Amino acid sequence: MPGDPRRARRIAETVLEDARLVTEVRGVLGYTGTYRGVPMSVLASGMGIPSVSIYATELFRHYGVRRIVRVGTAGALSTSVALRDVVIASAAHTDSSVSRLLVDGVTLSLAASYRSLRAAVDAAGTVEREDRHGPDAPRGRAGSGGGSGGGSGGSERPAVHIGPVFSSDHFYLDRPAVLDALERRGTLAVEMEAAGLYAVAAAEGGEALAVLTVSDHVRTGEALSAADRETGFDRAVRIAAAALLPDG
Ligand SMILES: O=P(O)(O)O[C@H]1O[C@H](CO)[C@@H](O)[C@H]1O
Ligand SMILES: O=c1cc[nH]c(=O)[nH]1
Repeated sequence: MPGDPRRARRIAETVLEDARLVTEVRGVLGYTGTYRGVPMSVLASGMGIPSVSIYATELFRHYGVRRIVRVGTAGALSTSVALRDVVIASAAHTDSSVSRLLVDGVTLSLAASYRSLRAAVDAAGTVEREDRHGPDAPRGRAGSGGGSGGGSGGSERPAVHIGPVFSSDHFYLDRPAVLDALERRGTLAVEMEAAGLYAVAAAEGGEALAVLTVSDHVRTGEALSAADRETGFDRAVRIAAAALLPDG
């Protein structure tokens, strides 16, 4: 699930096999096909928690979907995270009411599904090896970048970080103190959907994960060009598609 319908089309055209368009209601493109022989679909989520929550609920509840991976963009919060890096969101803090309203009197922890998270970390290691040595390279240490807040270590290759993100209900609201406090607590990046997706997956008994490409840096103001966004994004899609495959 990317946010942007054009990215859904790009994923259908470049990653899925035998993809066919199954919906374009409201301009939100959805395609169904296969990936390495496994049924897989791509549907845009639109922007924000309300939008992704509607689509994810219907996919889990009415379309037999078992696993959803959001492949989105995010703004880096931590100075250890650079443009083009990938952030695998192990958990999502939010200022949305979803964490407070779903269970009376409780602030829910909104976390990725462990199976999907583990599969994505393994897939990130494979993608890193393939990029470095080609598809037939021998297996080495799983994962790359690794660990909450793991940096790129001076490598030119984009790093993969695993840790919490902030799913904000606000794109333009300027709240530096909130971002500072979140960064001090290990939050890697800010985006707008992961917490909603994790809340829906928990309620519907599905699996969910977000694999995010860093498109801009909240601290430095740097941003990828539109062309760079598309190329950088492909790495996250490869990790996400591999994470969706059944175990073994
Ligand atoms: O690139 P996508 O997946 O849309 O993700 C990010 O971009 C949008 C804001 O520009 C929000 O949806 C945010 O989460
Ligand atoms: O939601 C988002 C996405 C990218 N960059 C941001 O700062 N926020």
